[in-house]
Amino acid sequence: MNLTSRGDPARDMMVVVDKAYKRYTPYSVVLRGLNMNVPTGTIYGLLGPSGCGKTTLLSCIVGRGSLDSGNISVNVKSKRSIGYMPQELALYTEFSIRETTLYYGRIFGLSFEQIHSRTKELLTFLDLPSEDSIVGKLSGGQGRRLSLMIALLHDPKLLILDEPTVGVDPVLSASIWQHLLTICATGKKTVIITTHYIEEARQAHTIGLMRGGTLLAEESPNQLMARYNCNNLEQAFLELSKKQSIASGTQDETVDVTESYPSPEDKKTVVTPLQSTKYISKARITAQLVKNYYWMKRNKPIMCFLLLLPLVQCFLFCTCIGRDPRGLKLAVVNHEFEGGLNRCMQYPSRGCNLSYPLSCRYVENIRKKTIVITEFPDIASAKEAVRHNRAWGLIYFAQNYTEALIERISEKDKASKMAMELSDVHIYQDMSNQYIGNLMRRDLLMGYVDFLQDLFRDCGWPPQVADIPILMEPAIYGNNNPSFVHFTAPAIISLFEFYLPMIFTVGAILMEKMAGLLERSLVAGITIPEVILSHIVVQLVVLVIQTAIMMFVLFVLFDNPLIGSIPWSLTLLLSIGLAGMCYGFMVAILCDTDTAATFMGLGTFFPLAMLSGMIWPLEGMHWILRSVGWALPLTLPTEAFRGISARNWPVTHPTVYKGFLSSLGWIGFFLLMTYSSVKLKKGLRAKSK
Ligand SMILES: Nc1ncnc2c1ncn2[C@@H]1O[C@H](COP(=O)(O)OP(=O)(O)OP(=O)(O)O)[C@@H](O)[C@H]1O
Repeated sequence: MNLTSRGDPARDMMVVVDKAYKRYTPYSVVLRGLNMNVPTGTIYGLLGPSGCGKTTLLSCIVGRGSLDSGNISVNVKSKRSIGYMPQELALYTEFSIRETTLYYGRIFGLSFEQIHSRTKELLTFLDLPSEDSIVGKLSGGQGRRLSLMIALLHDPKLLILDEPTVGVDPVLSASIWQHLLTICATGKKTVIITTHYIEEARQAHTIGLMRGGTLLAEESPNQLMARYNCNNLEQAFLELSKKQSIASGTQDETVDVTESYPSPEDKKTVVTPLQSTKYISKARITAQLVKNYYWMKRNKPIMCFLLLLPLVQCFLFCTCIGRDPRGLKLAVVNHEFEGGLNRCMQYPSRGCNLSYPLSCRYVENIRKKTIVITEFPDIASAKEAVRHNRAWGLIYFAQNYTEALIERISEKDKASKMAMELSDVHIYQDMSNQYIGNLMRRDLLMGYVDFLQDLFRDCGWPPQVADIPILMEPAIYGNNNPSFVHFTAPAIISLFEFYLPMIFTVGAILMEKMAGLLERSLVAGITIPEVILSHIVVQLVVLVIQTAIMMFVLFVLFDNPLIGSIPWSLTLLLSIGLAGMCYGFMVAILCDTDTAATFMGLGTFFPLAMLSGMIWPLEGMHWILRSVGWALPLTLPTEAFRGISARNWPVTHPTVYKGFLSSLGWIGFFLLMTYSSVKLKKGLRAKSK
């Protein structure tokens, strides 16, 4: 494609920007009908005050940002012909120089030999230390030079440099300019450079002075200075700015120009060149995978944390939650005989001697059941102990308890009213803790049934008469003494499976986004599907290890029930992990700071955990919440996992396949949201620089 300038049709143009409009919000218009012509084979110095939109314009030229209206033409065929040095360092600080050049070199499509020879050449030219040096340990100036080296690595036709000389000493700065002049001298290379050091831009062939979203002037430095009769560019820029302010009748360049902004029907066809290539390249995917491998290799503490976290969490869960509480204190007030419970030792605990106090036998029976007995002389002092948290309840036996109980058993409906009353055991509980209260009640009731059955058996009476006439047959699924851990284990593994990859994904992508690494890779030619795919591959490896650790702790070490298909269990868990990962992509794209991402992650964690029936069954929720809860990412998959693990349901069972469908649906939804957010945000440049 041969471009010609609007003003000078005879000249070949590398970049032509025609009436470019762009704003981030209706009140922050950055480009206001900007025109720009960059002749091929020249250096174009783009100057302007901070925040005037230079970086925005460059990102549109390299195809990362899109215009609202206008046209940009770039005379190159692919992104490989562009070398881009962003304003921020945008380099992996954990990598060595060799690893950095290898990564970008492979993205640019260079062979290993080309990368090696070019690296050697540029290291010498830019006066950088050895290839083994770690980027994070370089000085600020060395870092900037390495960033420039990456932009020069593939010898591009068009070099776009956003403030390359910041933090570089004057000698090196001069040699960089000299190098740029040399490469442009052949007439084949073009450089667009922004700088705050206006005077150094004197060496450029053309200067574009940007202010208020337009170019105030676009000509050679000498013409510019001659026109305003100045001997330096700074003065010329000041003169121009004054002129523009007078012309627009205001000094305020943030003036609201929403009225003059093109309305949707006025907008011209927007041509944004060099949009990301749609296909997936094996070489670029490999470069990304190798890059991720290097990252993991260099961040061993983070990797250890990611592998130890599920281990510790599952271990803590199994050891801290769901076990029956032990050593619960119960106050006993026994008015059956003088001298207290110590006297119980005198009586045998078995046999059918009905002259021995039966309260002793019952108390002995419940003593075995995780309950610690403390004796009190009267109800008032026992209640006081409960009030002062020294006991979870009190149990009271009246005087003549044994005689009354025997009369109640032997006389049945003929037993006196007094016998009926005295044979009642009175229990007062602290029910402020529902779980402990219910457990103690269960043990007191079951202990009573056991005690009575033993007595009946010893006396040769049918023990069934003493039992509640309900027979608990073997449970169809699970056992008749269900554990809270068995109920929550599938939910816990699903929750970890969803959130661990989410945390890792948000961390990795957001770090790359905030440091400008993602943007740089995208400009270099990496596509969003490649970023997602390579991340998924790496993350799946981590996830498989994390899942194996969690399965081992939950189902082997702590023997939670897993009677169904292990391959289907793993597939379901990985699909939940994939949904978590895709949620991570969405959060990382939507949030510009790690604080925002933390709030978003934490903000969804508790509602998800509560509304998904993990802490409490869905059946116990308000009907409005229940009608929403089923649709959340963890509800149906958790039920499906419970179906497979505890009930051995096949994948054709509706509960199980609905879990798979839910995960797949959420994966699709999160990916769609990620894609739409990328489109809506018009790029992946983090707002806060
Ligand atoms: N992603 C974004 N979302 C919203 N506003 C943005 C975004 N990126 C930049 N801006 C705003 O657009 C304006 C132009 O920013 P830009 O970075 O293009 O300026 P600049 O001329 O490169 O500044 P500097 O010389 O300081 O780098 C600024 O007001 C900035 O706050």
